[in-house]
Amino acid sequence: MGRTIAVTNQKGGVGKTTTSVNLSACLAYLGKKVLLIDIDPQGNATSGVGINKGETQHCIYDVLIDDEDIRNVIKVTKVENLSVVPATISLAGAEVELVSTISREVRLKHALEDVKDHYDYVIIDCPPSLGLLTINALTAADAVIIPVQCEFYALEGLSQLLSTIRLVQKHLNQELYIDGVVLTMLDARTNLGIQVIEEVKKYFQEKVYKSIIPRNVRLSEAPSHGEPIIIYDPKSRGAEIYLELAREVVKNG
Ligand SMILES: Nc1ncnc2c1ncn2[C@@H]1O[C@H](COP(=O)(O)OP(=O)(O)OP(=O)(O)O)[C@@H](O)[C@H]1O
Repeated sequence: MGRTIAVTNQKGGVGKTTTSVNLSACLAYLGKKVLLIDIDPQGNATSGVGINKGETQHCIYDVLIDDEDIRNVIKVTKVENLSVVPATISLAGAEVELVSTISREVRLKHALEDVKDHYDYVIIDCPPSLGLLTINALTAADAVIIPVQCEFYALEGLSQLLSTIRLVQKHLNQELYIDGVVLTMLDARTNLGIQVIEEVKKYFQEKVYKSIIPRNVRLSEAPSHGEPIIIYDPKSRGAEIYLELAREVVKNG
């Protein structure tokens, strides 16, 4: 049975999209069948796997708001084993429209019911908020991955995220595991990153993945070429570390 994992943290710019895209591509590289769902109106995961947002007729908005069958929205990417449900700017209005929609918190979960088992992994790239789009991702997921940037305010807002996760569990009487916390953008030139790693490990203990993502220029270049790092520069440190992370995720079940 496929595992659905939401990559979430309401803090902006912590590496959610970079992790969603590259973890998905590395899982696909390991031979897993992967569906990446872009539920962030910025649509960066969509372009990050080479899909032109301007030429996309249907997107996740149509699934969430207009009951479009998700199978009609899925696009095959240039990465073998990796497909994507794209997001376009039309998703920006969805938070407001969802409020007056029936089953507004579980629309993604219902949409995925028929396709989920065709994949080994469904990875959802969440927006930087705790609104209805993120709630839809959390209710559809079996587990979450929380990217935490190695910077001074790393833990800020995480208690809010954890209480939202607990709320979803309680409200829907559903298990939602933290698969792990991934530390991102570690800058090896300063000691600050090491202090943050210690602090995050104290808080999340064994939930912190061993694979710590360094700041890597190739990782920041890859999206502008519409390629995950494993395609753009497979020999880079960025590719190696996301492959290690994918192996950890596979080990977790
Ligand atoms: N390990 C890394 N090395 C270098 N640059 C990185 C790395 N991870 C992310 N970045 C860059 O940092 C910026 C923010 O990353 P990303 O878009 O993945 O964060 P996000 O949490 O998805 O952002 P948002 O909250 O806006 O959705 C991007 O420009 C990305 O290319």
